[in-house]
Amino acid sequence: MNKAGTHDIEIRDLYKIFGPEAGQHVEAVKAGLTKAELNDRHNHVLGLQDINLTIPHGRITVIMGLSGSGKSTLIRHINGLIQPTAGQVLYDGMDVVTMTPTQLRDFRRQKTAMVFQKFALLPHRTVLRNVAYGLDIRGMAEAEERARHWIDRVGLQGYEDYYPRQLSGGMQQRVGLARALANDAEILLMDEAFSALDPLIRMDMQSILLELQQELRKTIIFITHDLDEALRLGDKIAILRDGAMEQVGNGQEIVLRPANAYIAEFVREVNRGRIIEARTIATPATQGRELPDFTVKARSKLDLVARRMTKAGMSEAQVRDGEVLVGTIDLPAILEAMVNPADAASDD
Ligand SMILES: Nc1ncnc2c1ncn2[C@@H]1O[C@H](COP(=O)(O)OP(=O)(O)OP(=O)(O)O)[C@@H](O)[C@H]1O
Repeated sequence: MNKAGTHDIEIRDLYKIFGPEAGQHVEAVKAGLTKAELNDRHNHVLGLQDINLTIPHGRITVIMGLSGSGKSTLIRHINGLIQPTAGQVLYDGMDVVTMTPTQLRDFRRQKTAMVFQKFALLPHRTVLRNVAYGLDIRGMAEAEERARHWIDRVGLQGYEDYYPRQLSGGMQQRVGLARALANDAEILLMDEAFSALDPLIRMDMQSILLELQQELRKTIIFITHDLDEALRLGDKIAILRDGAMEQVGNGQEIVLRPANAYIAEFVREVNRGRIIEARTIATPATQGRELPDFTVKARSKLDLVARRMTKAGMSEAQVRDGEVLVGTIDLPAILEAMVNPADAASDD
């Protein structure tokens, strides 16, 4: 049972096997039968295995992995579109897996909203009517007013009477986002929502989402196969491979302490200076030693810290979280942290 009132989503011991006799193979998978073996010997597909994940309320959790790793299968368990072969999906003391059809319908309608990669807009409805759609079917009196509010919030004011085909991909996805937000659902499921967009538009959408989230504090589950997107958006990142969870952590943990060679390879090309924060590499200030005459913020990223320090001609700085002294930092340590150890080793 998850803690009452927290509204975290807890995925427990989840297994999904595709095939007519799925249930008969769970024990063998638990005992170590691999995806390839299950396929070869029994012609069943192992979708997910041994998934345990807490999706915290009010945060962005990114589920990342390559094609076929099980991302879509996992997200569909959260709103009960797929039944697991074994396991639980707990929310507010209920298990989505064992909900009655009525409970499940209410849960989906009231608690969840989806944003799709292909936008899934209704072509014969205007932007306004697309955003108001979910509210219209619920017969909500202030549907239009609320839709206009969200159209404004995603920066589409003036486009209310346009049809989807008259909009660029990025604008269509803003409509998709506004529609999901208009539903006022606590849980937002975003399946490769920005993957079809050009890189710059994609970054724009990420910024819009982050900005809105500052205020909305939704429980967002965001699927992507793009590590940069995962690192930019995710408060928490869960990496899947062949249906198994390889590592769960925040961006810094994953970049600095990859759990295995697979993840290490994945994060190898990452721009570490944009991910690692000053507080992560600050060393405790030595008692009695004078503090440097320059201060940086604990949560500033190393590339910005390095730039500020260089500009100011300082090689050392205090790291402060508000008033609290976290420690000190110097330029050699920053440069050291910005270089991937694997690359450093190959150049020694
Ligand atoms: N209905 C199904 N029947 C059989 N196998 C399935 C079914 N749905 C998914 N799978 C298999 O489960 C595994 C995980 O698929 P899933 O679509 O969840 O991966 P994904 O990470 O979302 O991939 P993509 O990024 O390509 O969408 C794959 O091996 C896939 O072939």
